[in-house]
Amino acid sequence: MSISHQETCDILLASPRLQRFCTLLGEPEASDMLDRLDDELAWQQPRLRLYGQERPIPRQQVWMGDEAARYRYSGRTFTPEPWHAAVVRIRDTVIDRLAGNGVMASFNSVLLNRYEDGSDRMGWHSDDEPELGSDPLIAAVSLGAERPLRFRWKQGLGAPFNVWLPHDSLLLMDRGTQDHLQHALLPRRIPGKRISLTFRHVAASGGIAPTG
Ligand SMILES: O=C(O)CCC(=O)C(=O)O
Ligand SMILES: [Fe+2]
Repeated sequence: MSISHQETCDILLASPRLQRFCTLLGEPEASDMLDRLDDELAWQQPRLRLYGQERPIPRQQVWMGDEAARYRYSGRTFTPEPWHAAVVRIRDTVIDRLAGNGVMASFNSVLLNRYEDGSDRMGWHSDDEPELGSDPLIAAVSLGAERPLRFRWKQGLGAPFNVWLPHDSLLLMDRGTQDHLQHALLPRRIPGKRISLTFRHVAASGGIAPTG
């Protein structure tokens, strides 16, 4: 039996809707994309002031998107990197897959995160900056090492839980998710690099708060 490319991996939460799709691009494209993004993007590791200390963030990142999707940080306005062809291809595949599942989405920017191994990480946050609109929809693509994204309820509505994100998976964090939940990529003893792409829609002259 062949596995349908439209396969839905699972609906993890009905409200707010959190849904994982287990095969986005298929092979060999997914592995090629991992290598291309790793090789061809201008990965950066900005320093952040956190708890009074300036440190490099524990991962690498690239902001990419439409020129209008600018963001402010530390009193400066940054223009995202122009769209890379490989990222456009992934973005459009995400939009198609979501549309095929009844979810209409458009994205004008993406944060790409590169985790060298399990010690690279991202701290607890919600992607709820005002510039992302009142109720953002965020689509996260994972390539490379499988790691869990950990979720916790803001108002203690339930127990924290892990969402394992395999290579070539897509996680839909639908509207409402950022209101009710925080997420983090915690350090784990998991070898291998991972690249994630979190697609968003930033309002013109918007901003993104950095996360430690
Ligand atoms: O790497 C991940 O899967 C999570 C990234 C994330 O939360 C973000 O980019 O806001
Ligand atoms: Fe996030």
